[in-house]
Amino acid sequence: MARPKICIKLYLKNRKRAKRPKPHKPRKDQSRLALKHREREREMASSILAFVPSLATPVAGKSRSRLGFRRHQASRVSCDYSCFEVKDISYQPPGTEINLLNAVSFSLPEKSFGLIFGQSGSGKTTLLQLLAGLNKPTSGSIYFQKYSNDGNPNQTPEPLFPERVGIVFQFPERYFVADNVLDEVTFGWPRQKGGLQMREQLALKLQRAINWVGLTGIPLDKDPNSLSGGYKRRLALAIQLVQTPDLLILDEPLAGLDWKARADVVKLLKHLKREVTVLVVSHDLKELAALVDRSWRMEMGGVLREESPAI
Ligand SMILES: Nc1ncnc2c1ncn2[C@@H]1O[C@H](COP(=O)(O)OP(=O)(O)OP(=O)(O)O)[C@@H](O)[C@H]1O
Repeated sequence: MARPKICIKLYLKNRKRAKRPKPHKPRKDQSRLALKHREREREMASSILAFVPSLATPVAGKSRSRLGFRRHQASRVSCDYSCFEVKDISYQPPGTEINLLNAVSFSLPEKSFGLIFGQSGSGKTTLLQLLAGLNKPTSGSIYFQKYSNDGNPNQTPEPLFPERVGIVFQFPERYFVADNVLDEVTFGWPRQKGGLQMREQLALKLQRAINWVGLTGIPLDKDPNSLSGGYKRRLALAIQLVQTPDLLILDEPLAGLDWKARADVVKLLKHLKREVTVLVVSHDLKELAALVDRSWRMEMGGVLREESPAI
């Protein structure tokens, strides 16, 4: 017998409380940060509440993506283009004298695909963690800068708020916490607050994210752990896309996948970069090369240099 599909709106309306996360096995440092990030998704409930009502009453001139996603605050509409910029970031873990990153600077135009590659242990993941706000740089700044078409900045830089960054860690499926797809995607959502209108808007965003990553054929009550490798990655991406991040960070998105799932994820990323600014750390240069707009090599000692991937 075919499994019944859940109506998202009804499900959200009737849902009582999120299920408690399953206990996690102890993992290494990145696992702790991944879980910290998922906890932060819960805290982001208030930011969802802040921006969702404005979707119901569109402001004249407010830009929307091809999928109908709201872009940014109204102030962003006037700019000609926007760049994500990192300037002179250095990082010493608290209580140490070790400099893991040394004056790292780079910029990535809005809705383009950046790739960072380099030797294991050079500091790539450390950089991503700073960009996602999971650790604070010792010095330097991270912001969005708007430019006129003549190449001159036309506004003061806006800081990159951690709640506007989506990050998918290596092997994101290891951090799934729910026993069905819908609970997994809506893990960070407000539970008690908000009226029907807000829930409808959230449901709409969920529907779009699910469509976008091609999860429409999957029943929402399916156990995430029973999905194939490629579908688990799609689910991990959908979780981040619901929040419409200004920057989407992916750490080794192809790691651990078979050739078919890898090709699948590459195709998905190709679509994704039309909608959001994507920054990827990967060793899989050959498969990602066709997507890359800008790329950098991280050298040992945490020094970043612009370089095309040799393939
Ligand atoms: N809190 C910390 N204190 C001291 N050293 C650290 C700390 N965090 C990371 N390191 C060290 O910093 C270096 C860079 O680590 P990082 O994980 O950023 O490298 P990476 O380039 O992402 O490597 P990989 O490709 O293997 O993931 C490593 O030598 C790591 O052991």
